[in-house]
Amino acid sequence: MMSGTSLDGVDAAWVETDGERIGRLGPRLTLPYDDGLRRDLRALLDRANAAAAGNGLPPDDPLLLDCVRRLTLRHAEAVAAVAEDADLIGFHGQTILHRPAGRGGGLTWQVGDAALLAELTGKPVAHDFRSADVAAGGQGAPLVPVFHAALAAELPKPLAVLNLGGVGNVTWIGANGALVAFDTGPANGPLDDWARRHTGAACDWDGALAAAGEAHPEVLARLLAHPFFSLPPPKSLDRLDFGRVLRESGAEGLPAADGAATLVAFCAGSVAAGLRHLPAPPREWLVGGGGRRNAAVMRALQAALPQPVRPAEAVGWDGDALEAQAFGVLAARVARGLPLTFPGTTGAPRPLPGGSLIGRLP
Ligand SMILES: Nc1ncnc2c1ncn2[C@@H]1O[C@H](COP(=O)(O)OP(=O)(O)OP(=O)(O)O)[C@@H](O)[C@H]1O
Ligand SMILES: CC(=O)N[C@H]1[C@@H]2OC[C@@H](O2)[C@@H](O)[C@@H]1O[C@H](C)C(=O)O
Repeated sequence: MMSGTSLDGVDAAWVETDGERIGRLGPRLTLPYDDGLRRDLRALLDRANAAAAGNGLPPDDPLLLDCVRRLTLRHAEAVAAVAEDADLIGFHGQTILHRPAGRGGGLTWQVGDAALLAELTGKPVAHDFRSADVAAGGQGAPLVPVFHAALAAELPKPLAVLNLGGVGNVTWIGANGALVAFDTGPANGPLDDWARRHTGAACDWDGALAAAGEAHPEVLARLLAHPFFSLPPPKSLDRLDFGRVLRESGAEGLPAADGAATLVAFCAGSVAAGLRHLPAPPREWLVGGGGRRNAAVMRALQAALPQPVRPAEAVGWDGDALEAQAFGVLAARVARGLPLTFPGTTGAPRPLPGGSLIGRLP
């Protein structure tokens, strides 16, 4: 199960795996958070970021404790809905702060009460997938590449698998199985915030608002001039990392449709900026995550990239399930002590196991 940066809910999926190979893919669902939990998680994210700047977010903070409990209960509902017969649960939790080495620290913080989830479900729970990597000097993200590689075992290479969530990330898989991965930039996050502010909707549904406007070239150029894009991988982002440049870019003053079009072009442009960091051009880009449902984003991506861009469904995958499925496979890898991260994915010094396990496998 994964609770992503867009704070929309918990994604859960059932997967048959030994952590290396993927067998049957079972049911999946997204259990949305209610507006109250979404608002409180957002406030927690803001407070964790302020705390990182020195204002303190104590571990017994009442909002923190309350959010952790509500989030964990929602995850238990997701287990009851899709994983009643599962042997093992992978529980990512919600990232509220991400400051890996080179980006202001050596800290990544996912909230969720794994012990409570184990108690509620009666199942072993793998959790805390990122800390060991960050402690070893890695980025702690992205973690999905090892799963992408297993899923794409039979597909022609080199291949790029792109996730467009609140933040974007890409996995490049070479012909010999080599992996290069990194966060590409903000994806739907800024667009969601813009849509919420200008239309009251949770996102720009199907890209309708963006399609009615035009990208502002100077604002776009200022956004894409952010030094993150020229940084070589490994690299990863916190959802709020681009807050300042977004405020200072002049985007704020744009009309609603032009602002949305500019943020769509920014999402596509940040992926295209990642192309130069790949060892070789991929044969194609397979896109998962909610951003593939935004027609304006998919058009802009295809315009920005020289290779074909197709939704994950083009090769029979479920683009909404990939992250949750990944944490099922990663959970099995935690249980078996297999590496989760690699020099090419997070900058780990060597293939590195990670995660913690509560309980025992049957
Ligand atoms: N029909 C749609 N039209 C436009 N955008 C959509 C649509 N459906 C989903 N989205 C976008 O996808 C986002 C959710 O994507 P997803 O669930 O992949 O993100 P996440 O997993 O929370 O984030 P991350 O991968 O960064 O952790 C929504 O916030 C919205 O921006
Ligand atoms: C710190 C954190 O939670 N990062 C997320 C976020 O959401 C997308 C992108 O940024 C990705 O790198 C990562 O999640 C996916 C599941 C990953 O680790 O592969």
